[in-house]
Amino acid sequence: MERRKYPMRPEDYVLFETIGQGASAVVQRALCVPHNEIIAVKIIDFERTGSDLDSISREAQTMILIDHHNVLKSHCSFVKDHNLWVVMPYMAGGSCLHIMKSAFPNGFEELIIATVLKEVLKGLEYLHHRGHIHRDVKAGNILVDSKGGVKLGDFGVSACLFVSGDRQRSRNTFVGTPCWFIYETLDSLSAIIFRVFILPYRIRFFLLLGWHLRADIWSFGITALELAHGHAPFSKYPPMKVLLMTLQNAPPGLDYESDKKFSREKEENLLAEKKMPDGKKEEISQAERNLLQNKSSIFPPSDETTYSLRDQADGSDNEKKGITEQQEVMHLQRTEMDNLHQNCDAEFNGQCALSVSEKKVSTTSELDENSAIGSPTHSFQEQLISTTRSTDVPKLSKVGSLKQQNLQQSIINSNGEASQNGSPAEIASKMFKPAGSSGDEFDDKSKLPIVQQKGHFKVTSESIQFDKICIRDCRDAVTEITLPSLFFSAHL
Ligand SMILES: Nc1ncnc2c1ncn2[C@@H]1O[C@H](COP(=O)(O)OP(=O)(O)OP(=O)(O)O)[C@@H](O)[C@H]1O
Repeated sequence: MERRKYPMRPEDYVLFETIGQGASAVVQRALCVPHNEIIAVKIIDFERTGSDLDSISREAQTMILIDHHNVLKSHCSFVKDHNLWVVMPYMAGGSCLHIMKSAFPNGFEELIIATVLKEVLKGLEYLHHRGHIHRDVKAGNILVDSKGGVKLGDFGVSACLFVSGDRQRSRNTFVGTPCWFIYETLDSLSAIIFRVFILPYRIRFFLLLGWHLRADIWSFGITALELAHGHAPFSKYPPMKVLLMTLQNAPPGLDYESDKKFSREKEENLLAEKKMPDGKKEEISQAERNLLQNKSSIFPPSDETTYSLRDQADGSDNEKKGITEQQEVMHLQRTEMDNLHQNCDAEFNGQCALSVSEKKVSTTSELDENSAIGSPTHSFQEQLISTTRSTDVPKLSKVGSLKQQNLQQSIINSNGEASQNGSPAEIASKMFKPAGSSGDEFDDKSKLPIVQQKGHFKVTSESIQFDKICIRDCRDAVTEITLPSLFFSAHL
């Protein structure tokens, strides 16, 4: 189907009320006169953000190419005075943050959370597969249309502002809840440490790449908690304290008394797995292996890998060799990582890591174009998503998908007349059942500083061991990549 062309002249749009205001832009509802269609226009003042117009325009073009029902695309963009106008579909339901604020102050019910997150994951998967990183996943950027469709908004131009640092500056560095973008912050700090200690370039390359990708997964976990509680973890504390708490404390999770209302899928599934007949288990692990084998086929498998795959194909008993199924999967992933390292070596040999800019390594699309490591990088992203899948997220999603049709149907029915002018509150009250009362215990749970390692961080208030984090992070990327989804899945 041919794409509808949207006019690129300001006079073809009639601006109505402001529907949102972010750090870098104002969003207004508007009428596209030639199409007689209500749309939203994001007006970015690039003088205020101090951003480079070229890079913003380039990113705006990327937004136009987006073609996924869970990622908000832009119809077109153009410059007016010192503003960039980005024309987007109008999301009449507003953001999940708005909906929560107006109708669900204590967060959504599990089913709604699962439904929303499943859609967000699909959007993220789409972006990651194309080498993009969203960088700002949060309830405020999960938008709902008049039919209950969920889209991940604020991608593209906004991500570009993040990359250039302008957005964080315009946010006064820590306006909002840094918990979402803790990785971004650590990223900047680690970049400084790299420069000081001059780590081997491939470690740095790999860390930066993985780090950026993981930022989305971390934010995804934080967003899950935000949807569950009505606010993000530590949201009542000042930004710097949040930063320290995030480093020192165990990863936030669903561990309040009121969180008992959420099902403990992890345990249930583990139990179910224990009871699962052997044949079924084998079927599942075979599927996992096939997936990994496909990915690994990008590289010639190492001898060891071939050996264990052959064993598996022959139906021999891995346990006899002391290799559990999980170890084997990890082993395959590690082999792939090693190959990635080698490819990085070949590609970047002789280039000092210091010259590899953060931006360059963060956008894998650029790498895809310029180097032979495009495929491995891509594969790494697939792993990231599949690792997320292999934890509880899909199980959670499954719950969502069971009733999603009904939910969406009821949303559509109840919104049959939903005018595009409906307020988020009106639309929300039609869309979602009240969450019921749940004691809103704020995030003042003060967990003890981690002395023993939990999650990524081994940090005390006196000494932040970034070098250890960095190296460990790089070497154990496969095992640790699941952290945010793990803490998320461990509780949902
Ligand atoms: N296409 C859209 N349709 C309807 N509402 C929208 C649309 N795009 C954005 N909004 C609303 O405008 C608000 C502001 O969006 P914007 O992307 O500028 O800022 P933000 O992401 O909330 O803030 P920041 O830029 O600080 O991250 C969103 O939270 C959302 O409620």
